[in-house]
Amino acid sequence: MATENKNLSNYDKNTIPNAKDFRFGIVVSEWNDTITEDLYRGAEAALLDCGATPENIIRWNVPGSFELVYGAKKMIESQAVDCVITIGCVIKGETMHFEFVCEGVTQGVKDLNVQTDVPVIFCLLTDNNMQQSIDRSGGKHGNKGTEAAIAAIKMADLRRKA
Ligand SMILES: Nc1c(NC[C@H](O)[C@H](O)[C@H](O)CO)[nH]c(=O)[nH]c1=O
Ligand SMILES: CC(=O)[C@@H](O)COP(=O)(O)O
Repeated sequence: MATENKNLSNYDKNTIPNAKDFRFGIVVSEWNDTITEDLYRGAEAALLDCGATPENIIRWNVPGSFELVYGAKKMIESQAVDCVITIGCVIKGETMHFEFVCEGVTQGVKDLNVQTDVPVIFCLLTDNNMQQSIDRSGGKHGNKGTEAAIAAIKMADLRRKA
């Protein structure tokens, strides 16, 4: 199902574990910060709405999306978190750099999920233009940060039960 057929902000609290006992790390890229701030706000609001406490949400910034992997790794190593959300927005430019950044973050986040015991949520917009990013960070398609927060709660709960 494409994003255009699924609002990213929709969730049913009755199907989501209470997040009050979980500690979340959120690593936020500063590139395209008007977008990543909206993604962060969506994630933070959803975590709090589902019971998380402000002191259990630890935010770190990194320069760009490529640095999200390192930031998440260090967050896992030092902050005793139950889940990490990586937030970035990569927008296609003139060159192949877009493809390499997106692939690097994708593989890096996947590797952290395989190599560490802490789930890492992939909240990376990989868009062709700014309008697509606006549409997915609180616009007509909802907020991918909200979606990521719900995934984070569910994965923290799975980890605790596993
Ligand atoms: N063009 C975008 C970037 N580029 C920067 C890289 O992520 C990285 O910070 C740099 O290559 C230094 O290692 N980052 C984004 O997050 N979004 C972009 O559109
Ligand atoms: C994803 C990027 O790094 C990209 O925005 C950089 O733009 P360009 O490919 O025009 O250098």
